[in-house]
Amino acid sequence: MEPFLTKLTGKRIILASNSPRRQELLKALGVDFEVKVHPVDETVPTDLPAEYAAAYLSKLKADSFPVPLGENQILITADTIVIVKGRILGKPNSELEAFEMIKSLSGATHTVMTAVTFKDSKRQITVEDEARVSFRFLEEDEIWYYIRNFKPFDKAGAYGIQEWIGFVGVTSIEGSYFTVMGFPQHLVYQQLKKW
Ligand SMILES: Cc1cn([C@H]2C[C@H](O)[C@@H](COP(=O)(O)OP(=O)(O)OP(=O)(O)O)O2)c(=O)[nH]c1=O
Repeated sequence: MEPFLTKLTGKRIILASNSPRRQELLKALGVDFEVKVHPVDETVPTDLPAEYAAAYLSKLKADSFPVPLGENQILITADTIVIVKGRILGKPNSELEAFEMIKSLSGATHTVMTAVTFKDSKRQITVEDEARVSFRFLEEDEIWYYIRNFKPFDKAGAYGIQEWIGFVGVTSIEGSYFTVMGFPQHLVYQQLKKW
């Protein structure tokens, strides 16, 4: 069966993302694509308000794509950040940092923002979505169990809603589960459909 969206757009899609979740979620949409990754320094300017960070980084990933795009190609990049009490949580650099991040999410509600950028040889657009996620109070040994066993160093806010800590700790979510996982499929679908 020909992938549904490839038929609609007639374009070759390139996903510039290392994230296995994004690759999985784009595949699940029924999109035929190739993955091409390039290194990006994901530093956010200190004076940038937290709510603009995901869009800024998603655009940066598209702007720094090293190869010019052909007529028939659409590039997709994305970025996810967690915001708690006005503070941006990116990926943790150590177990201790991961512990502190999860501790700050425990017994509280935070925002997850995911931005996705679409680019072809003529235009570029960034769309974004946010979700609110609440955690119950987490015991310190639960946090350590999760960090030691799941090593969430590749995840914004040091957790995956799709992993153990999400199963046992998340009490509610307002918005798209897939936005929290890093890829708002409903927006990607709509954007590709009308491209
Ligand atoms: C909050 C949360 C984040 N994440 C992931 C999504 C993203 O992959 C990651 C945030 O880091 P990103 O910098 O957005 O993405 P990445 O470095 O993994 O991939 P790339 O830049 O190459 O596209 O955290 C989850 O998988 N589950 C969650 O619940």
